[in-house]
Amino acid sequence: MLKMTEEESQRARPGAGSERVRSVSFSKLLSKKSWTKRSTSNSKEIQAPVPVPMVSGMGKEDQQNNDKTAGRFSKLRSMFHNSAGTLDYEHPSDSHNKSRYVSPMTPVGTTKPSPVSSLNNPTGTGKQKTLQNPGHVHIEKHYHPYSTEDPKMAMSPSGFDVDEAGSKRSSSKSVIVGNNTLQDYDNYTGVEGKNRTYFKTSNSSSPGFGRDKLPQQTDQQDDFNNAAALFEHLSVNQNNGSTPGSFEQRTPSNMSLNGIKENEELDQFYNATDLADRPHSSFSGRAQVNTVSLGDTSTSNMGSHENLQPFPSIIVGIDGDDSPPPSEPRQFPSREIHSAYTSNNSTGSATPSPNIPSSAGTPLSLDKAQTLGTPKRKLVRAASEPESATGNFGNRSTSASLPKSHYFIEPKRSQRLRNKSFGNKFEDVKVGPQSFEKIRMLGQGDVGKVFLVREKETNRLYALKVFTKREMIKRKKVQRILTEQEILATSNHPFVVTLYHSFQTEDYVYLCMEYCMGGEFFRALQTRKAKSISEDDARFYASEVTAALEYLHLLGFIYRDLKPENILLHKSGHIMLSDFDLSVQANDAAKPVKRVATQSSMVDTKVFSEGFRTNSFVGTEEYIAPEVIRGNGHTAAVDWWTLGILIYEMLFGCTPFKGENTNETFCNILKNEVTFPEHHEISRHCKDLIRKLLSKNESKRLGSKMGAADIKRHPFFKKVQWSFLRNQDPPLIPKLTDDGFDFATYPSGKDKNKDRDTAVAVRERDMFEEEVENEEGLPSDDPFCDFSSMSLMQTDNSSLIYGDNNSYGKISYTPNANRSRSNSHRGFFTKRG
Ligand SMILES: Nc1ncnc2c1ncn2[C@@H]1O[C@H](COP(=O)(O)OP(=O)(O)OP(=O)(O)O)[C@@H](O)[C@H]1O
Repeated sequence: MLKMTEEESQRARPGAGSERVRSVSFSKLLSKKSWTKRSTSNSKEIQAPVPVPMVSGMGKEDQQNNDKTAGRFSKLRSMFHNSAGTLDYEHPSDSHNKSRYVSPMTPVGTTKPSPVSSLNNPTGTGKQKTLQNPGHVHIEKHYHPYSTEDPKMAMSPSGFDVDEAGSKRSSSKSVIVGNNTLQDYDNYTGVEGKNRTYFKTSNSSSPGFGRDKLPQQTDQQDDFNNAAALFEHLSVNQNNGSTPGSFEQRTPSNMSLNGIKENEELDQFYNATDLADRPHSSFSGRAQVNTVSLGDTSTSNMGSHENLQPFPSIIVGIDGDDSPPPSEPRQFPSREIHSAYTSNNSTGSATPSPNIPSSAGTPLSLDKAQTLGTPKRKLVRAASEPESATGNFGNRSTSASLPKSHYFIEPKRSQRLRNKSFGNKFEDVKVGPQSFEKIRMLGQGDVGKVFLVREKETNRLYALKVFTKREMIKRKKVQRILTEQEILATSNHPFVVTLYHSFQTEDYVYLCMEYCMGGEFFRALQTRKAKSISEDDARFYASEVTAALEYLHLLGFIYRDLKPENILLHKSGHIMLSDFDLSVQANDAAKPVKRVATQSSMVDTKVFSEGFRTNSFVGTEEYIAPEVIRGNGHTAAVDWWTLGILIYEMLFGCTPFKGENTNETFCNILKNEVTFPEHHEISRHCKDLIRKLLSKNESKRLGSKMGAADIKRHPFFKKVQWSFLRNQDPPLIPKLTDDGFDFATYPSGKDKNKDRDTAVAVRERDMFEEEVENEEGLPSDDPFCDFSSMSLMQTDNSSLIYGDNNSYGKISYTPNANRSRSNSHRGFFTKRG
């Protein structure tokens, strides 16, 4: 298992060093194993419906929306507060910047944890701190039994999904998934959760936030207990008249056409928990969920919230990640391979064990990927298979050393992707894991580890994102990877990270992308005074982001997770959007209505997702749009909302609606109008833009008429030369710091006789050499059969070269002295004249 020390974690990212707590994207939390083991359930009481008070200043519509929201929250809470184990939380690092981000709560201790005790006993001492309810706005005030008046809500899986565990951002709430139980009760029911991590934050980048601190689950029964206990505490209205069948119903908006059945996990949970056998057997899908005890009878007075935390530490998202189990098992790429597997399966069973380790540990040493472990399943190349099936990736010399007995999945380009518009941009894959040498870890997100690698043959640097298949299957993230691959492969834009190769082995899936040596824009912001930048600089980044979103919308993609953490900085200082696993393709949008923008250069991007609504709960707490919280479905307009938040954060160093906890943040998002700090004056146009982007009514929001064209026409961007964005000088230029690592100069091997930094560097490299125990096979129906192994036909590869002295290591951001006089249309021509 790859573990990083705090120091190493710090160093794992360019620019590391500034304290940061990353924010977590909500749906990514879904699949996290965060449910704590339920010991005994003592919180069975079902509370009477709580009246929903009107909040002053609310109109009827607001109240209705709040009611819906409350219903969602209530369900979440009821799903969460259902056990009475013990759980303490430890702030991962007291050194985190708490003024901006509340440190995530991480459970500590080895006992079967439950958030409940800490919720009810919020006065932890010493290191073990319990969740504090700051006593601000409580969404519980608006809780009410699920209303059947709103059939959409009654059906909407969104009604179940919110909570928090401290996200990366804001409480940096490493918002943890509450519904991993859901995943455990899907077609992999019975999965043994070996070394399962609860409250596994996806925040490797937060020092002291390490996964190794988290309690581990080793009891296979826990999954069942979790779900059972969870279910027992779901208070359901037995008289709501709906039927279990209604739970199956799904509005078309629930299902994105890129195959992500947004709310699958939830359904699977209820299916899997065997509703009929449960105490509340009349539970009917999105049935009414009354308020539920938080595990302590003393909390039964729902009007008293002093000790309650409505979203204690779990986000129960709605954003199912995967398709349902295929009705017919899908075959491996080659039937011959598949049959070879089944006949060679050392278990002697044609059906592999459903046991899937919660984590397969460290991604393979790239050099050893083809030889590690002793897999129970070997893909034996059938005589008819082309040579490529044995891992001979073209005529690259690196592939020549591949042993015949390897475990590569047949490198193939899936027909699905071949038929796409970008199909002829790619060719059969030319590389494999053995083609690369790891240099260091760049970051670890929720679903993948990203490594800086050097391609041995070309000496070029890439960012290689590695996913563990078993983990992805277990957490139902397969479709997310396919989506990410598809979006990356489809895109060809200067502000969207380039995908060069994608390939897979038996155990891992790899996306080889352009390396953005500037790291996350978030880091760059953190290094600025007051963590903010000038209005002019903000305009620069906002315009590049707008251009990138415009492009994505044109392709029919809704990005859905804009935040500084997902904006990477190219070596040049220009932005690159990355991390598309929350994106969705609106390809079931209504037929575009032709509209002509008033300016010829303005394209109506809204038409490409016209009529498309999706209902998942995705995003990052402080960036989530009101309509997402309300659960009424959302459109591409969510991206314009997030742009508004981003601009605000760039200018003021904080987001506009951040509360003390998720609950309060969501209340603020729904209720508060954006306000601007007085001490920091910004222009009238800038305020106007932010206000219009942060319109709570999505149909009135800037961008809702013609998409990006609306934004580009706003006076704030008046001077922006949209066609020349790439030629403008960026405000900040990433530079390797003097004390940054230059791996090229470090000796290879296990030379420990080095100074401290060198030792860290060598250790980092060494630990990638660890072998992964290959305990289990994968299911015989290959969920990754749609993953396309392919390489970009490179005509112009602008990837950085290894050894290029400033291409990797510890980064600082230097203000660009040329910028003030360079970013005008005239300046562009003068400069190059
Ligand atoms: N192309 C790249 N160049 C440089 N660094 C990168 C690149 N891609 C990813 N990273 C780093 O790796 C981190 C994790 O990557 P990414 O966000 O894509 O993974 P994820 O599992 O989807 O994470 P998240 O939970 O943030 O969505 C990023 O935050 C960034 O710091």
